[in-house]
Amino acid sequence: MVILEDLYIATFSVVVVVEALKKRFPSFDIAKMEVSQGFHSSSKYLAGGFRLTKTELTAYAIISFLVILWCNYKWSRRRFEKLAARMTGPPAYPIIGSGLQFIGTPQQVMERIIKLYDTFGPEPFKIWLGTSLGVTINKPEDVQIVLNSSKALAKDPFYKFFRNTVGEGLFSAPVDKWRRHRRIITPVFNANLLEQFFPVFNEKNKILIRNLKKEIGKSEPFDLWDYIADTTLDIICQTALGYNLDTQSNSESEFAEALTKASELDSMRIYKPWLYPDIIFSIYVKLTGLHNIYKTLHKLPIQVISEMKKVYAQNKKAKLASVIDVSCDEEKRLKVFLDTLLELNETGANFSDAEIRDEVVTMMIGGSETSAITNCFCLLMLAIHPDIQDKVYDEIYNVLGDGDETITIEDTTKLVYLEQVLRETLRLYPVGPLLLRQLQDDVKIISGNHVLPKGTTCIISPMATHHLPELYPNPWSFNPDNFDPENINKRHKFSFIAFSGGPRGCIGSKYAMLSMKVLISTFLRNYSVHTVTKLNDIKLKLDLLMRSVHGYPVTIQPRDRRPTYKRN
Ligand code: HEM
Repeated sequence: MVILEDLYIATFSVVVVVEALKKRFPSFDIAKMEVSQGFHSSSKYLAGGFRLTKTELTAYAIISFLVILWCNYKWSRRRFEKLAARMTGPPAYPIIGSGLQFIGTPQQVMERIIKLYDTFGPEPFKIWLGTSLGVTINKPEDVQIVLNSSKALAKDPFYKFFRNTVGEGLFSAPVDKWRRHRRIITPVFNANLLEQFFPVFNEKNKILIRNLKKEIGKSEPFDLWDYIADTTLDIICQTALGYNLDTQSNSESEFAEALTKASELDSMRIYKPWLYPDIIFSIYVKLTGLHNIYKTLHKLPIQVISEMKKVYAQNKKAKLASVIDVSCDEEKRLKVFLDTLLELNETGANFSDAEIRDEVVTMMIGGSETSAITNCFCLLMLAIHPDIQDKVYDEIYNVLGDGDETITIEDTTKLVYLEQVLRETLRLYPVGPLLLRQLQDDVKIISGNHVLPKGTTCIISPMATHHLPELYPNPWSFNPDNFDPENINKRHKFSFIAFSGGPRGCIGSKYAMLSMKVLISTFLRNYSVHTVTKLNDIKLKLDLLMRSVHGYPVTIQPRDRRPTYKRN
């Protein structure tokens, strides 16, 4: 049908050109058109017994050329348009597509996205992203097909906006590079490495508890973000780079400031389509001096990598053990993510300095704010639901007792209810509410038996899937029982996709769950958390990640280290 329409439009356009010629030259007959012998010498050309000026001939040639281009363009897009004709979706306009839906404040954008899914979901629907076809993939069966497909590993071109910040690290790397790096890096995130990070988790959480003391007993709420964002950043900086950033003690860190500004700059670009072309964006950041943000952001990792490389070279010479010592005071140092990359290089991984920098910065950015937001939402949920907080606290008490011993990796496996609470938090508030994959070949999904043509952008929305009432009854309420073993078994595996899924899912999901369990359990062992905020008061916004518009306002009280059931 769509192809017929295109043919009709193309024929119609040619007829219009011919009719225009006829009108201009009543004696015009296309069959009798002849090329003048004096083409180069005269300004008038003979065609079928009438004369054309040079300008007219050029104009008609341009029009015909444009018509051909347009026909060719429509022909190359016929499969997208055919599929789009079978789907509902928001209104779309030439060039900008449905772009108007995504212009507004971060809060308005989030509200519109939720409304779009309410109106058109859960069946796949179309969203024209400029001139590219986006199709939403909402049901777990379809999500599984797309996320597991080897033809859906490429990120949408839109991810190139992050390259100024994270370069071509795993998150934004083109498929070939991603494949090579992911194969090498995946085994690094094993239990051994994660266990080594526990002293860091515990040390940074101890500082968090100390810093929070000044909020004890205050009736005025404070924003959890102000404490937790620094903690997760320090943790990731120490475990990825081996560098003690210490923003928890000193908030004036050049790196932390550059990180915040780079995220703001990247998200600002998303909402300003005129900054989409790389060349315009680089001129814009040069003229405004903002390019220095990226330079500052990369300064620290580049410096640490170069120092570590020197140490590696020295140690290689001296044939020292693989766990190396770089500190001045001869203290033994933890093996961190960067050590592992450098070790891999020794055994043939062949990462360039820029590649190492990109991977380290990707981990730092991918791991800090994501965990901070989830920790904040989780504590806010526990403050809103004191009965659930009591249950979590009692579990922590039963596992850790009333002493001061720090938590171990074995302890975390016993905190099963806390795990349910964290998953429910990520279900309700997935920090990455939209994931975009561009198909490298056709993929068939179950819904509507649609074949999604090569080049389609699959819009996977953890936010939408996590709020399907057929998967999660009362999807906007907070109910950790959604993740008890019985309910998990009843649902499709891809009903929970906060960490995405398939071969290109989050590489740090285990790290994230462990570090969040340590933070929440340490927090709750020391403080109870309270709020006057109601679940319905929470408004969401979307910049690069999804956050709460009004922050995470709570008050805290010290714990008496007794289980709640023994209190009365
Ligand atoms: C609550 C915490 C976290 C959440 C919810 C989360 C979520 C996600 C999601 C949804 C993706 C896929 C993004 C996309 O396809 O657009 C992703 C990818 C990624 N995440 Fe996480 N993440 C978390 C923590 C972490 C941590 C702690 C690290 C590192 C230590 C990390 C490193 C990465 C990397 C490197 C990728 C890219 C993977 C690839 O393309 O191969 N994330 N994450």
